[in-house]
Amino acid sequence: MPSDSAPAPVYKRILLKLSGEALMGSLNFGIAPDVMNFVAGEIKSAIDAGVQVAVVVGGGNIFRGEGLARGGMDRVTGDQMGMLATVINALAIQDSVERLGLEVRVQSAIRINEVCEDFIRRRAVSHLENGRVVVFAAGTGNPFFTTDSAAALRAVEIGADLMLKATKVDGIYTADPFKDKTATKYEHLSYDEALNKRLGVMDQTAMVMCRDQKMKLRVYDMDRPGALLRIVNGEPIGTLVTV
Ligand SMILES: Nc1ncnc2c1ncn2[C@@H]1O[C@H](COP(=O)(O)OP(=O)(O)OP(=O)(O)O)[C@@H](O)[C@H]1O
Ligand SMILES: O=c1ccn([C@@H]2O[C@H](COP(=O)(O)O)[C@@H](O)[C@H]2O)c(=O)[nH]1
Repeated sequence: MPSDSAPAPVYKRILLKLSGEALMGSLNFGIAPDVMNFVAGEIKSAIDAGVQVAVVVGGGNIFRGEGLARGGMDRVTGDQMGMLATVINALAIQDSVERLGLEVRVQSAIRINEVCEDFIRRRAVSHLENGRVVVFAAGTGNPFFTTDSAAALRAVEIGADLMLKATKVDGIYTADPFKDKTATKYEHLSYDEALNKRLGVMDQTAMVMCRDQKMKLRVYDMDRPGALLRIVNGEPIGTLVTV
């Protein structure tokens, strides 16, 4: 429960998209325990502030369908492997957040009932209202999509006030800052600007969904301690994207 002296959060319900790739930390593949513990602590800080937290996690630390298809694999099979990779990541998040004493439910878009619940929107909302963290796994359940699109979709479906993309960069730049050292960061931009300039931080399908459904998006650096709490308390960290 939030303490009397803590600032009141600006957002009631958020959807946090975590990059799968960032879960590797300094590893070349898989999940770094220190990153998981850090992420769990960030999520707990938002829950303790009284915010409802839903999470969508990527799978790029394990498999991406596109990469597997480049190596000759059937694309749909590769995408299915990518979606199952996100289930693995979701279970890791569930474990690390539960170890901090919170309740968590994983809901998968692909039926896998021995390990988690199916995605059922009304049930997800009920979990959130009961203070549980809900981790949406298996993306949209369909090949040829990404977990950015799944995050946009789930954010809209659950009526989130804000979608957050926690990633390896501290916001949206005029160009990919890993490739162009002269790139400069936007504090705020519109979806149309991001789409027209083809700014690569989030896929275009997800951008269009957020724009059309008027979902606010904030892109920020996942490694920055305390950033999630500061954002839910209204601080302008990273880049804000709106209609
Ligand atoms: N204009 C831009 N501004 C900021 N980042 C950009 C831009 N263009 C491309 N990027 C790249 O986008 C990446 C963000 O994508 P990230 O890898 O976090 O997402 P993802 O592909 O959805 O993650 P994953 O698949 O691992 O879950 C950054 O690491 C950055 O290199
Ligand atoms: O709706 C979806 C979401 C994801 N995939 C596949 O999973 C991997 C991992 O997701 P990232 O967003 O790249 O982290 C993705 O590359 C796709 O292969 C999917 O098919 N459908």
